Amino acid sequence: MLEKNRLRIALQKSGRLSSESYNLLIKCGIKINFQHNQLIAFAENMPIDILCVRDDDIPGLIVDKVVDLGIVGENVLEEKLFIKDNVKKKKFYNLLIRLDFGICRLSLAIPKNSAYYGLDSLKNKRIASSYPNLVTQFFYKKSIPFKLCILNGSVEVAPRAGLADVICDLVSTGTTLEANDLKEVQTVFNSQACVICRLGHIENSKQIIINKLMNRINGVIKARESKYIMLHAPISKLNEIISLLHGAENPTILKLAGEKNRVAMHMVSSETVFWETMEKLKSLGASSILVLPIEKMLE
Ligand SMILES: Nc1ncnc2c1ncn2[C@@H]1O[C@H](COP(=O)(O)OP(=O)(O)OP(=O)(O)O)[C@@H](O)[C@H]1O
Ligand SMILES: O=P(O)(O)OC[C@H]1O[C@H](OP(=O)(O)OP(=O)(O)O)[C@H](O)[C@@H]1O
Ligand SMILES: [Mg+2]
Repeated sequence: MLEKNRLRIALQKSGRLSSESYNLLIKCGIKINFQHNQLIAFAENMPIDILCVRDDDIPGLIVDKVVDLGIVGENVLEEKLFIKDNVKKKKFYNLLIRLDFGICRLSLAIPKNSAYYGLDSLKNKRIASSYPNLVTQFFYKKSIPFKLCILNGSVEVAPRAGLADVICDLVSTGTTLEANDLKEVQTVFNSQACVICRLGHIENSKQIIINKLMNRINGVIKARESKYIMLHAPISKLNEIISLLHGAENPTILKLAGEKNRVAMHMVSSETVFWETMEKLKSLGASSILVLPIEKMLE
């Protein structure tokens, strides 16, 4: 039974966002024992209940205040809570943080062998999509007429099946488009997973938990983006070495026992350290170069 005073969070039950959403909560220190096919899970060490639902239902659960927080793609949020531009914008939720996963774009694509000379070539074409609102808004703004064909899945097969001339669907690596002989011609909307919060009064005890969770999520994201770098370097090359490591701030310089001309450097870098950078560091005389992942980070 769900208790009113426990924070309720909606996650996608099974799909593209599920494992990263669950893992994020677990990395935030929430102890939850997820069972396969379980629709509700209770945290053991914090007053938090998790509702596992279809992602399409998350915006509605937030608007209806059934849950306090939700993790969902911005594409689904925009589509489900779409308001026409000429209607006064109404706020339905607060976006608390973008999560840097579920990164994709809603794009227009056409068969590879079709000619494309800009959006005008899509005039009056049949467009298959699961995102009727986003597609309609995009073409309305460009004053380009089109015919909509709504499909809830397998949109990429629509041109081959003779259902549509164009598709508007999510793209990430482009593999699905490639496999279906389609080419991407225009991005309509960029998206990633985010945490949203319901509007309205939130009890103090819940707000404290939300704040704690947001701080931890921030820490997890920062840690994911950062690396801990350790190396030994000749003192004469310190400046050149530091300038190679963009995003590394205030390195700690430590003496090396028995070494006069070399020191140890420790630093946190907010950027990926590529093999090429490591090779350049080595050519500057650096040695024992270690790049380590960071698990948690509080600044
Ligand atoms: N290829 C992709 N790469 C990265 N993120 C993606 C990709 N495809 C979809 N997403 C993101 O993940 C979300 C969920 O995608 P998924 O395919 O699991 O949805 P679904 O089939 O509608 O799931 P559900 O059964 O929950 O309704 C999308 O709304 C989008 O934000
Ligand atoms: O550009 P790509 O990396 O190939 O990704 C794009 C595909 O990913 C999503 O589908 P998903 O695989 O989640 O399956 P679904 O359509 O059944 O939800 C999306 O609907 C595309 O079909
Ligand atoms: Mg869905």
